[in-house]
Amino acid sequence: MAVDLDEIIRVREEADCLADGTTVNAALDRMAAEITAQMGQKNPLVYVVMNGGMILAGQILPRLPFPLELAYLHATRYGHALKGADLDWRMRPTQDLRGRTVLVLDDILDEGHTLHSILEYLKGEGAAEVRSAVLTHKLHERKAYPGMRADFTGLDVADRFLFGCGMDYKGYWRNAPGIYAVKGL
Ligand SMILES: O=P(O)(O)OC[C@H]1O[C@H](OP(=O)(O)OP(=O)(O)O)[C@H](O)[C@@H]1O
Ligand SMILES: Nc1nc2[nH]cnc2c(=O)[nH]1
Repeated sequence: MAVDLDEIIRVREEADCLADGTTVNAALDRMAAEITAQMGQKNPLVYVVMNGGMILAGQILPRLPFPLELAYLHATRYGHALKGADLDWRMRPTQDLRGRTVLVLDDILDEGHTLHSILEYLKGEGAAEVRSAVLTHKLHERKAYPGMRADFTGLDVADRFLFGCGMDYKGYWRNAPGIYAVKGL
């Protein structure tokens, strides 16, 4: 289906900025310090969840001053939709996970089904320790299980449909430098 670029541009112009680039950078600095303190001695294998985790990875990895290996996996449950469905694995991890400490990076923990499935899968593959880091944690009571949180969180955000810093609106604006909420959503 053809994309209405006028709509894409209008959504960006009308959106509410929930966190600007400066705020995101401060959150990244804090997260990086926390991750370094807790994982700096653990030789972790870091998984980026494609596509949304790409921006977090690109911004936080240079802030981590310790040895780590980088890999990616691809799982999606929203596609271009505004509501999540079943998780669609597009690329499962290919590395040997037995005995490894793993850190998973993603842009958002919303209902948490994506992260929960990924973490369970990695444990099932023999990872010794599995941790998670998300740039944003959406505040609501519809989590995969009550009280679910990543081990490391950049920013708590309102229960709205977000884009920017890896999160897309119909495939666009992952490149927006802050966290934005679509007007009316
Ligand atoms: O907590 P949940 O409700 O499960 O949602 C969070 C997931 O949704 C987004 O992925 P999406 O399926 O949109 O794929 P994308 O990474 O390609 O944008 C985001 O990147 C997270 O992986
Ligand atoms: N772009 C985007 N992806 C999501 N995946 C889960 N929640 C969201 C959201 O608010 N925005």
